[in-house]
Amino acid sequence: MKKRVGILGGTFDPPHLGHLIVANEVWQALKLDEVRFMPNQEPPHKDRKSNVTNKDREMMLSMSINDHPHFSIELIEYERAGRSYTYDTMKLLKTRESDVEFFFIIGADMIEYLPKWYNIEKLNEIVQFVGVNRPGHSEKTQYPVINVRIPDINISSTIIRNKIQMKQSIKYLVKDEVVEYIKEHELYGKE
Ligand SMILES: Nc1ncnc2c1ncn2[C@@H]1O[C@H](COP(=O)(O)OP(=O)(O)OP(=O)(O)O)[C@@H](O)[C@H]1O
Ligand SMILES: O=C(O)c1ccc[n+]([C@@H]2O[C@H](COP(=O)([O-])O)[C@@H](O)[C@H]2O)c1
Repeated sequence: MKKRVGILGGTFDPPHLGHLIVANEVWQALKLDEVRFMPNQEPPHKDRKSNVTNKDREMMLSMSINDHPHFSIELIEYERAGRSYTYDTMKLLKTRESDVEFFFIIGADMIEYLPKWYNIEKLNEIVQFVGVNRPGHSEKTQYPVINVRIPDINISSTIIRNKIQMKQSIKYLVKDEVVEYIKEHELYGKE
């Protein structure tokens, strides 16, 4: 049987507990062999709202996932300049790892956005999308998405960046090590 690998693509600016819960719930529900967290170089559909570097996001991801034996980081999108279109990435990944079945995991905000994804019809032919609920968004779509129900989590990277700007605590919203890393490197505070 082919290895079953989940990909949670994201901007992870910063990674939060919502990301970890999504990955763990889907890993368990679909009996995946592993879930890879894949930070993008440049998100296709939004401008990044911070000066945090690729290395910072990789470091924070690494601290977030280090206690889960089936989580890892996929850095393939750091290899390419410009916007990180998922179709280009998954085509390349499938070439590199032809023996793997890929499941691309997205929250409901991204399910709503699917009609606008680059080359969505062809992308659908090479990956299986898995969608999870997210407060304020609908999971209804014309595309073939496997739905996995998770506990509603109203955490976003935007909320976390805003809290830091307002000098509010982000404890319990991100891993403790990430709180420390953000403090130590003065991320998000001085824009
Ligand atoms: N709380 C959540 N519930 C469900 N899905 C989530 C949640 N947070 C993030 N996701 C999903 O994880 C993926 C990566 O998200 P991303 O890194 O852009 O975080 P974000 O919190 O949406 O960021 P931002 O607030 O900066 O837009 C996306 O598919 C997104 O839908
Ligand atoms: O390829 C596209 O057109 C496309 C459009 C929107 C989002 N994505 C991908 O979906 C994932 C979640 O996006 P984001 O911006 O919420 O982090 C991430 O891997 C993005 O590169 C991809």
